[in-house]
Amino acid sequence: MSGEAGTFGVSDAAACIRVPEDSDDKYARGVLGVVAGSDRYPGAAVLAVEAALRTGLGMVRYLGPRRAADLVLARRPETVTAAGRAQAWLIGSGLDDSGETDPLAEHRVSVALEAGAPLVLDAGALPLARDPRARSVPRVLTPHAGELARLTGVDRATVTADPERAVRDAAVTLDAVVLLKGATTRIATPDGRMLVVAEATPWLATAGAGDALAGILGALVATHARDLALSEIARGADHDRLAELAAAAAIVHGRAALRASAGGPLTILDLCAAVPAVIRGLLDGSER
Ligand SMILES: NC(=O)C1=CN([C@@H]2O[C@H](COP(=O)(O)OP(=O)(O)OC[C@H]3O[C@@H](n4cnc5c(N)ncnc54)[C@H](OP(=O)(O)O)[C@@H]3O)[C@@H](O)[C@H]2O)[C@@H](O)CC1
Ligand SMILES: Nc1ncnc2c1ncn2[C@@H]1O[C@H](COP(=O)(O)OP(=O)(O)O)[C@@H](O)[C@H]1O
Repeated sequence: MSGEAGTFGVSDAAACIRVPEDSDDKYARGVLGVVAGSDRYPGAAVLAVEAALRTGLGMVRYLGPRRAADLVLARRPETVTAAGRAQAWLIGSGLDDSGETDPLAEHRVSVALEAGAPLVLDAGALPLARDPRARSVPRVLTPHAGELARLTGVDRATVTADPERAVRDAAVTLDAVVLLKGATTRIATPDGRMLVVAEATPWLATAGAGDALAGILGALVATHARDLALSEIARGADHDRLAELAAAAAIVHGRAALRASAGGPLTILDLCAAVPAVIRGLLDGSER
């Protein structure tokens, strides 16, 4: 891991893990609301929720269509599918991108957008970065190169030719923290800070890897939501903190992939299963 000044490493990632205290209950630890999955992509909901729970947080509140919710519950019965409050919301992984309108899906997105909590916007929710309801809260976007190109109106080749510039420009234009996925993950803030994570494995280039990253990041944001000031004055500090959480998520994700791969193929549920050991390793110093 190297940032612009080479200052963000595994010990910084460890500092992004909030260890529960005796005084905590599940709400104090942080609830992540997840609006993800659709009849078209139900598996993305399962992967995002699984990754969030493996990262450690008080609760996941999942809002989605019946089939996706049933699959999430079958995999993770600890998920709560009733409406209610959350300390952060992840929106977008596996939302239907067919262009058909679904009033129920739109309602679920509105609930999350209007909650006034920090947002992780992924996949189908990336265009919501321009929605006035999202502009008033700290938010982090997690596009891959194709998504960043669509979002900013440039072609994909332009993004891949100079990804650092593309992600920097997007962060400024969208006034959001932007994490650009790829073999190297780059995170930019609107104030020009750049963090770079390059320690995953090409075995990670497999469907659902991004959904897991979104879940890991969502959990880190939810467990740190109370550190975010959510005010105009503290905007720069919130962006810095979100960028650090995003870099930590990329480290946890990449290292979990390396463990799951061990030099061979991996599935995303294997990656998720490796996340707790990575986090334990960050906390006890054995993950270097
Ligand atoms: N388990 C789940 O539920 C999963 C759900 N997922 C969810 O799916 C959603 C969409 O995410 P995404 O990244 O795939 O979408 P996107 O950027 O629009 O890319 C489409 C581009 O790919 C191209 N393309 C397609 N096939 C190709 C081929 N064989 N060979 C080469 N190119 C090919 C295609 O090109 P075209 O066919 O149009 O020429 C187009 O340009 C998102 O919500 C995500 O969360 C995923 O995370 C996976 C696991
Ligand atoms: N060649 C690679 N080497 C390392 N990591 C990769 C590579 N290709 C993709 N990744 C990582 O895998 C994930 C892919 O995310 P994404 O493209 O959104 O996949 P999906 O939409 O299938 O979930 C990202 O975290 C990205 O950084």
